[in-house]
Amino acid sequence: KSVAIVGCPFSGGQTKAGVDKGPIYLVEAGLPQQLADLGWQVQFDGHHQFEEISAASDPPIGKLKNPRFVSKVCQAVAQVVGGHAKKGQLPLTLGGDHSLAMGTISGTLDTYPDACLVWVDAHADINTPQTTDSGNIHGMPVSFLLGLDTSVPEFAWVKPNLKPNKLVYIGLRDIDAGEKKILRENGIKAFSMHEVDKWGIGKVVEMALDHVNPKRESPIHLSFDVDALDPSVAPSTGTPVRGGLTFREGHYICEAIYETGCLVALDIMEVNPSLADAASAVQTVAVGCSLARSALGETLL
Ligand SMILES: N[C@@H](CC/C=C/[B-](O)(O)O)C(=O)O
Ligand SMILES: [Mn+2]
Ligand SMILES: [Mn+2]
Ligand SMILES: [Mn+2]
Repeated sequence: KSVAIVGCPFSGGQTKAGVDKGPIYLVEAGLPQQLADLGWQVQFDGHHQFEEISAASDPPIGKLKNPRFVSKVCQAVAQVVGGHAKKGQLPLTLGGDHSLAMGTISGTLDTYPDACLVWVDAHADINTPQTTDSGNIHGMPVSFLLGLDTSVPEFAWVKPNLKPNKLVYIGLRDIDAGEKKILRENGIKAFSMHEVDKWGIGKVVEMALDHVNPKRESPIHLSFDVDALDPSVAPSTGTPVRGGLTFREGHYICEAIYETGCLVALDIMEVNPSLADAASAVQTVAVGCSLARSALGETLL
């Protein structure tokens, strides 16, 4: 079994500096060796160098910030992730902000058309160019993947291969009004922190997988935004929201998905080591590495 680490030092989907350092810190913390110690054949051919598009030549389109840069980078990431997946490797994308998921999931769906998507996040990241308030594209990848809005030509390359019934959220607790409407209108299944409290993480993961992968036969793409975790667990991230998943709840999701044997792609996103004090950065990076290990087979016993 082979994992390809796709280091994506990219921050164009949001406005806080430092999230592009996430992959560098995760690799520096020893993640490749940690995965090799789990028995994985590890391919890491260095972090991807994305050719910059200057702000001067990338003015906003409507509210969207850095639209051409985000689009170009995500298109490249889709090729890279799809390439690894087609070679039978498990692409492990290290962000970088969550707009990258437009690329990673495009790559996965191109390779595994019947894949389902488990999106672990405090946020739904499903704003359209019309509903976004911030214009930060890290709050929009899911809307593009669903094909909800095709009004921006720069994103015409994103194929609407994600179906609403193949998507499930865990950890939601900070959803914009426009996103709530989209979730309702599209009948998208979401387990917010309320459901996690009500049922417990074990039941939530079981219900989430029953929804998108009832026979546990579809490939799974797990896109994990570390801000799904409580800020006390993962403080160094761009959009922290209180009342999040505990360290164990986050790891249980990863462990349970690994146990299905269906995982084909993983994203660990939004680690921003420059946002807080050094100790918080180290803690958040360590949690990112630990989540990846759990999703790739590390067990407690
Ligand atoms: N909904 C907000 C927050 C987006 C959060 C993105 B994240 O989940 O990738 O951190 C927005 O649209 O700006
Ligand atoms: Mn590569
Ligand atoms: Mn996100
Ligand atoms: Mn988030």
